[in-house]
Amino acid sequence: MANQALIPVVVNGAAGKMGREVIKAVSQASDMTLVGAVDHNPEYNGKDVGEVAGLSEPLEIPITDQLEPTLVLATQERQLGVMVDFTHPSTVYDNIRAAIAYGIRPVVGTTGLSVAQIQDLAEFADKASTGCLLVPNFSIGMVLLQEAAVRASQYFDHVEIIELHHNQKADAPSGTAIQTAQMLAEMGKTYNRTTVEETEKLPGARGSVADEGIRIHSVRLPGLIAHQEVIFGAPGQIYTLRHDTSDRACYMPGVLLAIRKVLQLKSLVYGLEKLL
Ligand SMILES: NC(=O)C1=CN([C@@H]2O[C@H](COP(=O)(O)OP(=O)(O)OC[C@H]3O[C@@H](n4cnc5c(N)ncnc54)[C@H](OP(=O)(O)O)[C@@H]3O)[C@@H](O)[C@H]2O)C=CC1
Ligand SMILES: O=C(O)C1=N[C@H](C(=O)O)C[C@H](O)C1
Repeated sequence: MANQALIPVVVNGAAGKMGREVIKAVSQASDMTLVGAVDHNPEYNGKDVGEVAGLSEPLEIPITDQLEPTLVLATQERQLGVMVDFTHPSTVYDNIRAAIAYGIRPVVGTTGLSVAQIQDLAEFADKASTGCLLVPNFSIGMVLLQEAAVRASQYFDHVEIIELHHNQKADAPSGTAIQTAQMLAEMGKTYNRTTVEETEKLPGARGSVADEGIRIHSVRLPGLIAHQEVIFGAPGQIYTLRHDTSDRACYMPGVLLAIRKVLQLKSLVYGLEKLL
């Protein structure tokens, strides 16, 4: 492939658990070129991102803590650029706005954005006619689980979601659990109508209540990566859908697909399922 056809990619959060996987995946993709790696962890500032990601060869790209100058680098390429963001809920909103302001397409895995923030970003992307992808979960297994859950919701009126993650996770509930509950809520029914008066002897014992009565429970433990159960109940039966990750490589086909697809968009799109 001729050099000018390569998609320039900036990875934000490059030294993190997901960022390192993205560095490996992008550097091995024949239609992409890594132009910058950003991370605010001072331990990695100036270090070669290939070495930090565990590649056998350096990529000759030092990690910087300066996002905007790195976005500018991506604007100097002949192809439209993409920023992949796996950082932190506290910074992702500003990162997305900065990328759009520079005409760089955001592909965002970072969770924890509020509904109001997503709405605001959608308007911003719309006005700039710039594609932006927000994907709470890049694994195909989760897309399939969510599809099955939506189908099951036609037949079950009771459902609870349990999400289980490593204990370094900043936000709860997970973005995936929130999205799953939204999908079930959009089916236009109210779930979990109670037949008895419940008392929580310890606040939170019954989890949090999302739209349409759907309950979400969050577990955080070392030893976990990312897992989700959607449990449907009806008299005499339980239907359980479960997804487990054992390696963050599971997200990479979805991330690469999103990088390719975001270039064709002119507005904000939420969810990997919209790309399949
Ligand atoms: N959509 C999906 O499929 C998935 C989404 N995620 C989400 O992605 C996000 C990142 O997850 P994960 O990789 O596990 O987290 P990590 O903490 O391992 O990595 C995040 C990295 O970003 C850095 N960082 C934090 N703030 C900034 C900033 N302002 N600018 C630049 N870098 C910053 C962190 O530095 P420091 O350590 O110093 O804070 C860290 O190196 C989370 O929101 C998580 O929920 C995770 C897996 C899959
Ligand atoms: O923090 C994580 O690890 C994950 N976060 C995303 C979420 O909040 O849904 C996706 C996946 O669950 C892994």
